[in-house]
Amino acid sequence: MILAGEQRTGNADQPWLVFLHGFSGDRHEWQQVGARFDACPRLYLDLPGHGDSAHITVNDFHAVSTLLNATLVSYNILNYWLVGYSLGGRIALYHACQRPDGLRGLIVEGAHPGLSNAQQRASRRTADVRWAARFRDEPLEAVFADWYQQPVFAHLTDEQRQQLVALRSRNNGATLAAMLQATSLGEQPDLRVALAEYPDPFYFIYGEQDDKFRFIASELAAIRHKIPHAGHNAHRENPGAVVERLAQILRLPIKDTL
Ligand SMILES: C=C(O[C@H]1C=C[C@H](C(=O)CCC(=O)O)[C@@H](C(=O)O)[C@@H]1O)C(=O)O
Repeated sequence: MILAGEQRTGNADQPWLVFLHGFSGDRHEWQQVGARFDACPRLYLDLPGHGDSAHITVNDFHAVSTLLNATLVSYNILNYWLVGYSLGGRIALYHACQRPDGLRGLIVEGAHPGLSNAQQRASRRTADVRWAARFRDEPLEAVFADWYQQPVFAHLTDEQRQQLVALRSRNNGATLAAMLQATSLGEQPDLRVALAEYPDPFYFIYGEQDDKFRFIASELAAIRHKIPHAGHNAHRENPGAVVERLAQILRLPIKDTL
C-alpha cells in the first residue's frame, strides 16, 4: 500500500521535493508554493486519513514513516528533500530521524519536535482524544470553528477562519479522528536528541506571528527562517515569502507565476 499523491515533472538532475500537508489538509496545500520550483520533480502526498488516502489508517509514527518509504520507492524517488507543515512537519522530523536512504535535507514549518516529559504527553493525549471524539461525532463545521480558536491560530482574522472552516470541513471526520489520535503529539517521541545529531541540512520555517513555534524553533539545531506577515500556516498566509525562503535554502530559481 502507498499514499495517494500527485507528481510533477522536473529536471532529472534535480532532487525531488516531497511535500507533506498538515492536519486536515491535503495534497493541494503546498501546490501554489511548489509550482514555483518547476526545475525539480515534485510529489504532493495525502497523509493517512486525508484526501485520497482517507481510507488508509495507521497506528503510529513508525507506520506512517514505513508508508512514506513505500510510497517513495514506488515513485523511484532516491534523492529528495522533505517539506512538511505542522503535522506533516512532525512526520518529516520523525522520518528524517530514521535516517532513510536518499533524504538530502529537511524543511519543516511550524513542526513540534515532541514533548519532553510524560505528564505533558499524557495531557496532550487526553486533549487529542477529546478532539478526535468531536471529529467523529459532531458536524465538522462546528468542530473546526472551535479548532481555529486555539491559541496557535490566535492571529487569524474571522474571514481567514471562515475560509479554513469551509475548506477543512470537506474531510471525513472519522478518518481525521483516527489520524489525530495515531499521530497525536502525545504519542510522538521527543525527537530533540535525534535531531541534534541529524547530519544533513535541517531548516525550520515559522511565521513571525507564531510565538509558540518561534520559541520551539529556537530550541533546535535547525537553521531558522522567519516568515513576515504570517502565523502558524505561513505558506498559506504569505506564500511568496515562503517561496523566496525555499529558493534560498534549495538554491533554486523561482518560476515566474505567469
Ligand atoms: C493546537 C496545536 O496543535 C495542532 C494544530 C496544528 C497542527 C497542524 O497540523 C495544523 C493544522 C491546521 O493548519 O489546521 C496539529 C498537528 O501538528 O497535528 C496540532 O494537532 C498546538 O497548539 O500545538
